[in-house]
Amino acid sequence: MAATTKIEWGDMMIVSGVVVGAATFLFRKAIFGRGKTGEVSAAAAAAALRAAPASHGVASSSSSKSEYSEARDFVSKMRKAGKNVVVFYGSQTGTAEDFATRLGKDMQSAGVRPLVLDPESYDWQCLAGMNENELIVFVLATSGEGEPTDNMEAWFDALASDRENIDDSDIPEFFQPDDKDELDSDMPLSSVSYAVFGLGNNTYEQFNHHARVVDARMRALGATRVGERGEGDDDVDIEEDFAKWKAATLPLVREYLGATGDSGTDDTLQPTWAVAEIEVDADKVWVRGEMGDGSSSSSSSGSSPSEAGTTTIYGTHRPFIAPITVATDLTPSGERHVLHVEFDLEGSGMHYEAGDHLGIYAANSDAEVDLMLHALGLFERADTPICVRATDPFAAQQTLFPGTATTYRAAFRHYLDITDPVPRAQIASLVLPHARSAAAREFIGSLAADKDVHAATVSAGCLTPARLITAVHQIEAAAGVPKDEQLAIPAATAFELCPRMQARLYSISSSARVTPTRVSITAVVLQYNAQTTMAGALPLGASRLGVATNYLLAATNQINSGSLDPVVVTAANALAEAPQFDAKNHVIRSYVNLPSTLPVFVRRSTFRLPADASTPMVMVGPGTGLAPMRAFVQERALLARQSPEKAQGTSLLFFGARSAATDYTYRDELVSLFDDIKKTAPESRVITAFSRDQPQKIYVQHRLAENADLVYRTLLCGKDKLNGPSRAHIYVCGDAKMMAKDVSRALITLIADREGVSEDVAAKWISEMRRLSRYQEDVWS
Ligand SMILES: Cc1cc2nc3c(=O)[nH]c(=O)nc-3n(C[C@H](O)[C@H](O)[C@H](O)COP(=O)(O)O)c2cc1C
Repeated sequence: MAATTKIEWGDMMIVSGVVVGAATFLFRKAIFGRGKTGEVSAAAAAAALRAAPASHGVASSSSSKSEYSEARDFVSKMRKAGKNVVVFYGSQTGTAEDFATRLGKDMQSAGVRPLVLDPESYDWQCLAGMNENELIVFVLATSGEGEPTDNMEAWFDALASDRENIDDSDIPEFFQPDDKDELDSDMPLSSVSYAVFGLGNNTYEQFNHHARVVDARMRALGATRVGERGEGDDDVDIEEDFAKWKAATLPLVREYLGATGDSGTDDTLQPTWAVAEIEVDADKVWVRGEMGDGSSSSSSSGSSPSEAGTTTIYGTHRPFIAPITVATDLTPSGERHVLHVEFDLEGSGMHYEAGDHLGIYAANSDAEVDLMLHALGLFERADTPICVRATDPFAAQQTLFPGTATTYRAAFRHYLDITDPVPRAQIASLVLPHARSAAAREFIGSLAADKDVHAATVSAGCLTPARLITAVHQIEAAAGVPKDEQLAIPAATAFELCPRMQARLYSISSSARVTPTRVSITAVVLQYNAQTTMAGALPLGASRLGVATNYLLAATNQINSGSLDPVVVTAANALAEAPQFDAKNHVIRSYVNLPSTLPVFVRRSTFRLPADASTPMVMVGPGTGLAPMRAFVQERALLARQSPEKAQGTSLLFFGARSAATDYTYRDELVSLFDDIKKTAPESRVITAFSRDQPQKIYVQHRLAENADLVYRTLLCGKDKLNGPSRAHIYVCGDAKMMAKDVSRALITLIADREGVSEDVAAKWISEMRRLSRYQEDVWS
């Protein structure tokens, strides 16, 4: 799977190069959901049960009845809850989940009764039980290289069986509903209606592939689509794509379901969360970002026996608290910081392979947290224990935080991402209704009404929820609005404005063969500069900092200097003296207390070294795209040292950065590793492209072209001509938008030239290499 990133947008995407893709933290299930739902929903569930029509029965025609589990029957659940729409989201890094939740609220306002669910907790076999007066909606992000998200994998595999060659004659075995005639063997979903919105990014080869395939297969299985398939593109404006699709689709859904009554917006102020300040024993209040008891994990990466004899399984839902053993700034004099951070996995039982990703849970900076607390008027009550519950007893997510209780401070520090600019739709539905002064209504109203104003002010200005609220307060103060009449956002609304904190994924840059219990990542520290004329007036200045990478930078400074930066910027003084940046380091030094450990987990990937070391490799990894290549090279060098008599395939590494003097990460180590590799594969080498070391820009794709003979020879694998796909492997890691495409084009030109064929023929050769997983990308945009 490709790497990627996401987003914090910030960090994510960036990441480190690595980022990756994705994975994510599907908190719900293992952590938050357990045991909580019953408490809140029991009464309502019982009432709904009494009122509900006969539940969806099961007499499987082809699937065994014994496979059926009532708890995983979404049709039955939907009916018991008195709903007529079920919205499933396929989400890797939280965006689709967020969109699905918002869609649920909008549908409620439109007079239909939706239930938003995670497909991972429900059985696709129940699909055929949906009736004509019901609707299923898919909100599906594409992940990896055109892959489904982890939580849709079972559904996708069942519906689309062979991903590469979907065969319409391949009919999955659905449960036979009790209340229907025998399912049509060719069109088992003929009574099912659905709508679909896909989330993707056009810089990936397989744009919105997940949603497209699910759409095509639903239709092939007899289902009827309501409205058009929506396709969001987060390289352009996915929020606007979503808004347009909703505007076109919701009226059709209303009509289809025969919704009567108002399609007004009475529900806009209906909060999703209920927040209660409570009295509770201190040991029940989770303030350090605790993540659950680890009794289950759907994607485990290791386990270790505890003293009590039970086994702790570590994974996305229960990360291992790993000591940071090494943290180094690899480019101390560069314009950007590239960090090398090592974690000790000893005792965790976790294993990893070169090419895997490491998920990390970081925390927001105290400056951002303080600003949020001030903006909400909660600064004085920051450490009050609170309990948070869903107001809808049937909501898939019944609580936002694990454990019995947390505090406002811990919620904003550990469990919510408070650094994303506020989407326009959220400003309209969650912020505007709380405006009490004309000045606030005018300013917020213009952001909600005009997408260009929103883009220029909120997106370009990096207006996070706290910055937006603070900016409104500043405008109100300037207009003479007294403090007690200014915008006041309730905590429950703020919790809805902020997506849940996601794990950031980084390509692992070490080899488990070399350091089995130590794992390293290589990450560039992220900063987004606001592009707005309002910049000077913005609280905390005009930049937004990547959550995880700035946390890692602060940890690196702490480990190496023994203390955090002495300048602690709090929201209070930031407001008085903004902006407060350390200009040299581009960082708000605002972490009050950093532990020397971080919660981590390993996420498996398909970006893998060939099993046979005689297979030649062409690796292209500029910037932090070097991370997985470093792991590969470490592994090949180890093999060369262990078996010097065994000839290896040539290893070519193309690395690029701005300047050799400041940005050539791991230079000495790479030279030494290639000295070892060359003893068994003499043509192996690192070829560098430093874009700013000469008047004209030179990138890795230029070096590929310059070294066409060597690259071609490596791909030939000793043959005279490339007849058919090569045995060699090509790896590309880094930027998806420009670099990965430029590299692909350079290779097509090179192949066409050397083989004497057209570029179309060469492009087909590249496609075939991709199909055979011999051309692999770990890219993000
Ligand atoms: C690692 C990674 C791989 C991705 N691969 C694709 C892809 O192959 N095709 C595509 O259209 N979008 C791709 N995307 C873009 C995502 O679909 C898009 O960012 C989406 O909004 C993510 O939704 P989520 O946060 O719910 O996972 C990828 C994103 C990441 C981070």
